[in-house]
Amino acid sequence: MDPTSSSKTLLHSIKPMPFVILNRIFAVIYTIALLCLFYHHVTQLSKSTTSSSFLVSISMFIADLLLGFMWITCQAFRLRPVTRQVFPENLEKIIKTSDDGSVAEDFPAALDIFICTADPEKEPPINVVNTALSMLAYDYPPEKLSVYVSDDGGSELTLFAFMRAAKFGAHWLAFCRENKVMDRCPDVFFRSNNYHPIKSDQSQKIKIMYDNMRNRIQNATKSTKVEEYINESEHEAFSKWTDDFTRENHPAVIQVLLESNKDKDVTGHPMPNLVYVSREKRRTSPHHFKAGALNTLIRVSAIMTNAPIILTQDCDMFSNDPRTPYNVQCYFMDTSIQPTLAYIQFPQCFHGLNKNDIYSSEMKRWFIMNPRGMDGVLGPDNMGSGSFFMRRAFFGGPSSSSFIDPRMPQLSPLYHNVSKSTSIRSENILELADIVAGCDFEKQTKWGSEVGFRYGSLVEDYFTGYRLHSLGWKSIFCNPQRPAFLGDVPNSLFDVVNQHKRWCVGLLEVLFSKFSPLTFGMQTLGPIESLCYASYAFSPMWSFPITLYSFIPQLALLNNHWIFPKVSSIWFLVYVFLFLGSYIQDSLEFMLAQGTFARWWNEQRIWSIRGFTSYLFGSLEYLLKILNFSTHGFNVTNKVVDDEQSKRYHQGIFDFGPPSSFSSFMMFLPLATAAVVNFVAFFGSLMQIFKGSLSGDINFNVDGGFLQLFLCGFGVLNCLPVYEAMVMRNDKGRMPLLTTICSICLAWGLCLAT
Ligand SMILES: O=c1ccn([C@@H]2O[C@H](COP(=O)(O)OP(=O)(O)O[C@H]3O[C@H](CO)[C@@H](O)[C@H](O)[C@H]3O)[C@@H](O)[C@H]2O)c(=O)[nH]1
Ligand SMILES: [Mn+2]
Repeated sequence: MDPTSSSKTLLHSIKPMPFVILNRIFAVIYTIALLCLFYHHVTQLSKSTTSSSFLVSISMFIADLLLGFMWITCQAFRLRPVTRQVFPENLEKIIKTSDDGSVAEDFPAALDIFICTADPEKEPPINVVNTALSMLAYDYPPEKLSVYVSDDGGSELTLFAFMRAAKFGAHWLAFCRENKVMDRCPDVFFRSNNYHPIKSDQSQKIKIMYDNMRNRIQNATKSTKVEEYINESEHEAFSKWTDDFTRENHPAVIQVLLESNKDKDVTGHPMPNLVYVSREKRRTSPHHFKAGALNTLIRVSAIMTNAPIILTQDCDMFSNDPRTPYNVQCYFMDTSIQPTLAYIQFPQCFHGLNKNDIYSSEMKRWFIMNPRGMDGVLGPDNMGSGSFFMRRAFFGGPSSSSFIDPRMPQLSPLYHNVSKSTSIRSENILELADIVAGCDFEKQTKWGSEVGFRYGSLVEDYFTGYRLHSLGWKSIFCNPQRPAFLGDVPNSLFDVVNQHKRWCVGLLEVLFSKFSPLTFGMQTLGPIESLCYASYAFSPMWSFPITLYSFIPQLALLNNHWIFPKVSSIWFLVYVFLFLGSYIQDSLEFMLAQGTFARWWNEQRIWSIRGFTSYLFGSLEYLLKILNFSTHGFNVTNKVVDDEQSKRYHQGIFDFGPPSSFSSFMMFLPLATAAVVNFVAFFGSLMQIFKGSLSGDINFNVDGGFLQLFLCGFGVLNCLPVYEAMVMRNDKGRMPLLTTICSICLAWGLCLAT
């Protein structure tokens, strides 16, 4: 089935993005300007007379070298960006025209969906349930659909919530099918305007049922005592929760909540499988966070259903389009790409962003623009959520000679004969599932190193995608108009920077491993794709140039020391071109990708804030870890919405997080100090100019100091929300008072010391 053979049966198309030629020309000119800049730096260095001016020159040279290096890695995304489209309406035709009856029977392929949750406090069970319901209700043959929930929190509450969800699901699935509901996440549906037009008795009833379920789950969550909420027959399911059961130490719990062959919805239609899995945990065995959880699900699902396609999903990422699994068949059914296709990646999209996206949570560059760039090469990196994997890709390279046999035949992706007549509730299946969910199962095996999700990095998604590409697998980026999935965004800057800090640690783990993108990547992926991966892996390095550029020119300015070329010098133009060139190109690209100017502005602001927070502390944390001073874990992002916090978020007011915690004090100290230094340097110099022009005795040389003054002004503009949070606010989200005081002292010290 060649998708290009005839337009009638075209399943998907690929198109290069416009402006690629312009980008390339611009890249050449920019490179020349960079070389000029480096030449200028070298001459400046040789001219420096004092040790302090040498120190300043060399620091700025290093900053620019790093910026130049990062700029080069980023160009890789601009060389071959593509967009794609699918034509699911042609799938039927292809199935009908195929002579081989087996295609029709195998179509669409069975799908196992993995939803991970890890902490009932940070990830409220009712939200996880909503995510699962939105996928149980997919427009997909229910006998081919299975949802596996991994609960790393080992929480009775989560199991309880899913038992309720299974009951409610019998109504919800039928309701969605009959009313062709688009928003199949119940919570979204009942909030949306689409709910109101279906003002039938039926819709009122289902709303009441949903509210009942939600209230029961939320009450149970509040009381943390599940026993009071369950009936006799349900006690059995909770029997593993004995007194010594803790989150870090407990046996595997596997509960089949819905079984496709047996359980029917209220209209008698079969329902998908729904399985709750909490893998065994012991303090003596490393559990490898989410990657470990996913590998357990790969095995448990192999025993039960062994679908050839796997969808991995974070617990807050609900489905926004019931046709998604059907639509991706356009790629899976294309035999010209399928043999090397490891995964299809959907972008992470979010709901509830505030108007100008103050924390740049949309992450347009990471989640939409960059993946398009990689899609034209070997394919996008993996983003953890919204990825449809071929199960086979977890077992060695695409060629049959590089297939890694998991030894236990039931775990093999080639073993599709999971008997349809054996119940997944049968004793021998559950026993086997218990074994493969055990914490010792992976010992002395290739799980985590060559099989399944790869261990060794806190960004297991990025690392696994990267390793798959290096084995010869490809991936595809699928970005439909209507987002396929929508997730939550953190509502405070503290949560945002902490999330990035975790990513930063994970990226450094890859960068300094034997799989570093610049060495291993270059050999296995070729230059463009490996530069893309390198661009992420090196991103913590932004911290250096951002810090140097936020302190040195400012402190020098306060000392009337000019470090950039004069306005009247030809080198001035080089600086202006390099600065404006990259900022303007960046903003244009952002706006062409359906962004607004205000959102772009916030993006560049958050980028520089990350330089003082996530990147800085992430690098420190990584350093402490390799020196064996600390062990860090996967700090799950908080998904609970605090009303006050959410109100501030929607008003566009920065929230600096828990006011009295040591970690928020430390986290924002460098940022606050930089803000004060820029403020003092900018307004101090303006005062000098003002006084000078009054007295006629001009000692501030605008010709020499213009670029520094401009940089301070830019810094001040970017720091406006920081000043506001330091001195003008009284709410809980303000800058911690201690941080404000200490940052002023530190800034003062810095000014005195230079
Ligand atoms: O030990 C753990 C830790 C986390 N999770 C789950 O992993 C998912 C992602 O965690 P979250 O705290 O939401 O992290 P984010 O930073 O928002 O996640 C991004 O970054 C992660 C890598 O750091 C990827 O795994 C995610 O897919 C990607 O969305 C959630 O469903 C968690 O429940 C586990 O199952 N086990
Ligand atoms: Mn998340």
